[in-house]
Amino acid sequence: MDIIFLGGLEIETIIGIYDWERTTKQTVVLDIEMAFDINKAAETDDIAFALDYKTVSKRIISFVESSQFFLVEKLIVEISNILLTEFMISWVKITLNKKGAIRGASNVGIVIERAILLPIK
Ligand SMILES: Nc1nc2c(c(=O)[nH]1)N=C([C@H](O)[C@@H](O)CO)CN2
Repeated sequence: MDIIFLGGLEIETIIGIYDWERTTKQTVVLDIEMAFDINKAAETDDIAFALDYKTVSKRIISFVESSQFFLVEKLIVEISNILLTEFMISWVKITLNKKGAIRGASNVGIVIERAILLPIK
């Protein structure tokens, strides 16, 4: 399995359950790993057959910047749904770091893995 990754993607968004978090944007940092067969892109040297990580990053930045969720659980699952349904990705691993959410902790967040389930024939 080939993996295309996008690491340390910092995005400002409204996220959180407390009153001040509903009006003050905070930074979330995403690390994303996406399973994608790179062979056709390698054979052809043509971006048309590649998973264009620029396109992926623009879609995710746009979505997260305009979102206003309460929980990081909701945000990370919505991101995984976009990746699995809009791009030819069969598996994704996402780490969402809500830096600074906990005093004394440098990192806090969630890691999920999601896959497209194929029917057994
Ligand atoms: N499991 C979660 N716990 C907490 C969340 C969350 O999104 N998922 N959020 C908060 C607050 O918004 C926090 O980030 C502020 O410090 C608390 N716990």
